[in-house]
Amino acid sequence: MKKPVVFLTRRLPAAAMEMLAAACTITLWDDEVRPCPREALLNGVAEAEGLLSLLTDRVDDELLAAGPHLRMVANMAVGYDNLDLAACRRRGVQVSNTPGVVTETTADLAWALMLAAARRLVEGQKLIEAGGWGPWYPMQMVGVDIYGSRLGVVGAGRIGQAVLRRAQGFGMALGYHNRTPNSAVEATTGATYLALDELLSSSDVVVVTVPLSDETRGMFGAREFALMKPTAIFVNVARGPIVREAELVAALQAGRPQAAGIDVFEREPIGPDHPLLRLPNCVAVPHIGSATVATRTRMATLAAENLVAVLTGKAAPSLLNL
Ligand SMILES: NC(=O)c1ccc[n+]([C@@H]2O[C@H](COP(=O)([O-])OP(=O)(O)OC[C@H]3O[C@@H](n4cnc5c(N)ncnc54)[C@H](O)[C@@H]3O)[C@@H](O)[C@H]2O)c1
Ligand SMILES: O=C(O)[C@H](O)CO
Repeated sequence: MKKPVVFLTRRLPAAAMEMLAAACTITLWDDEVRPCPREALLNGVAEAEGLLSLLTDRVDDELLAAGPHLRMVANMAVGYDNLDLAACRRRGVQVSNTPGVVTETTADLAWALMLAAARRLVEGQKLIEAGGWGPWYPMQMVGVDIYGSRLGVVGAGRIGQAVLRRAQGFGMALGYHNRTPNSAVEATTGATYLALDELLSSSDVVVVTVPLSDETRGMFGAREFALMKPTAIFVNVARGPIVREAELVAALQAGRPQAAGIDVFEREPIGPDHPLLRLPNCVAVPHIGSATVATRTRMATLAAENLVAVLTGKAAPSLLNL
């Protein structure tokens, strides 16, 4: 039987490539680092029945029109704001993401950013590198305590709950905000539901883990930062456009919140001149929430599994639509 043609916008870890090669004819943008240019993507899907996309690939009407044989788009990310689900539905194209496999790794990064921002880790290293470390004095490089403080998670889904679970060892009081209260979250984490403004004004640490949608775009701006405690730590591991970045810069310059840990940006990648990088109270990393060998490999194999399943008429593990 003829194998279905699939287009991959990047070479994937070997386990995923092997799984795909066994069931499909692979065509790909074979560059490990540079994203697949739009033109190459539109050409790439011309004969393809399946597409394996990354979060840097926009899947919209134009792309679907360029791929008239497409039956399945497997996104290698849990977030799927790069996909126009309605357009896929209209054209009968199935879509999947990679939920669950990124959860613990991304929650680890939220904690790494929280601790790094609260205890000024990057600033401290830069101080030493610049030869600025003088003799010990009482208020040298003082930060804020995480142990015993109050954590507020906005978006208590898979990652948000994993962030809350980690707080048990830190003796924290826990709050969460979701569209609606969730008794299961409360039972497993001990967190209390709070309206957004209440969470912002009462938390010592605010961690954002909502998906990017029409509802959450620009959810955090000057008003929300002004509600936070002056000593608050703000962490975003969700998506950049959830935060009005210029307003975050102004808020950090004014010292409220006191510090931030940021993994995701309005427009990625950012360059060395980005204003957040000029602020000593911002720890910024390049969208590495899920970046461990094990997790990126699991994401790739789950995406491959979804793609192969739909193209061979089997049940896919994590379909999003239809
Ligand atoms: N930085 C990274 O590398 C990285 C890694 C993985 C995921 N992410 C991002 O994290 C997001 C969350 O992933 P997840 O697996 O936890 O998803 P999830 O669907 O399990 O959880 C999202 C939660 O947000 C809530 N929510 C949605 N809209 C809301 C709103 N307007 N107000 C309040 N709550 C709202 C949902 O009810 C849900 O509980 C992804 O969509 C992705 O964008 C980033
Ligand atoms: O949505 C996701 O999965 C991340 O942004 C990349 O892991």
